[in-house]
Amino acid sequence: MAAASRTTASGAGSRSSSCLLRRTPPEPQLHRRQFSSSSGYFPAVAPTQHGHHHHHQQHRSGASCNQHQQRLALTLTLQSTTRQSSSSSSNNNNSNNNDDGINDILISTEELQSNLLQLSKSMFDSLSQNGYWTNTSPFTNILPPTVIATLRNQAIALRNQGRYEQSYSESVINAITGETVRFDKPGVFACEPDGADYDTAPDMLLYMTILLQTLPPALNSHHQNTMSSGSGSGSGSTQWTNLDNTAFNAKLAVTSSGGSKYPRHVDNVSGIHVGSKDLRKLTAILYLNPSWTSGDGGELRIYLGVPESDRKKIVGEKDYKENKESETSAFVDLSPMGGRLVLFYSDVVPHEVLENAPHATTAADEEKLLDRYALTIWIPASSPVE
Ligand SMILES: O=C(O)CCC(=O)C(=O)O
Ligand SMILES: [Fe+2]
Repeated sequence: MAAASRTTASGAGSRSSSCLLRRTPPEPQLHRRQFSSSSGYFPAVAPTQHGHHHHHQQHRSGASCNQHQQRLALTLTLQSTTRQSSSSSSNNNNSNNNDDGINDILISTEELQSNLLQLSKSMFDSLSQNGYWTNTSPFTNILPPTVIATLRNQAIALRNQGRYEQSYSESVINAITGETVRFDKPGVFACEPDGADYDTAPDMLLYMTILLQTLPPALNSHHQNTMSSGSGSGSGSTQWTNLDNTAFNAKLAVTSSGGSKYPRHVDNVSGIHVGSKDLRKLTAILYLNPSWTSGDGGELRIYLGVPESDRKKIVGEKDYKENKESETSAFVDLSPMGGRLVLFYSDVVPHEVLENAPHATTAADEEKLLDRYALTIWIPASSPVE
């Protein structure tokens, strides 16, 4: 990347100074090129479509999560930096994408923060009660449609830079030797946005930063209040687990039209146990599909109240689909409409993505519109408690 020829949104020429999100410096495996070439993109734990291989599924996402988890180094001057950058960016000599104003920050930090805070009590209640939460149509209470459209454009800009890679799962086919086999997820491509993408996707990085800065403490404090007001924990179906906001995982994924999907899975199969390599607790998915309409498919199907014994079958020993009790389990289908945010417990909630735009023609324009963009942030538990 020609970092030197770019002017960053903060006006500094250097790439690192533009990073709102920084990775811990001394970990060489966190360098993007190495990451991109060596790792699959989670959820690598998704059962593969090849049923006979799905047992002994390697908890690859756990391992790769642990290794590639990003550390959040929020600049204390986040707000003033972004304010500055949006007012000064018109003076920038950007060699990159500036025709469509892609480097102008559109997100209002204050608005997003206050929206999240206002919704956080309902998020906490719904998560505690049902294991998931989502906003509802018209999906404008988190980010306005203009911002969603911009985020999609930034996702496309990253794609045009070649940042995405084929998404795949890996299964252990020989438990003794640990031999693995790789299964591509046809039509699914993903990347892990990080601070170095700020030049291309400033609003995306800002959204990630604000969400991580705001949500975990807000949700934790609702739990604290519940405890001290005497209503206690465990009143809902799932006990609350405090969230950490110093580390996270992120994935920006595009699911192509023509029937691409994610098989049913649980994101964090290992659970939040002591010694677990994967501490991901909360999955937060923001959809970037402003023109989605019913009939386009690609819904996120969330299974509700699936007992642990059945969840185990999803990722291993038995084909989940053959399990009668599980089949009768209730589910909700959530459209991937632009501006929709879905939260659910990463270690508890089975889900899948239904076929995206299965009947799309191959016309390039149509495919582009029907590409399904989703930005996922995984927030870890602050400590293993279960
Ligand atoms: O894009 C979605 O709606 C869900 C994707 C998903 O399940 C995952 O990335 O683990
Ligand atoms: Fe998932």
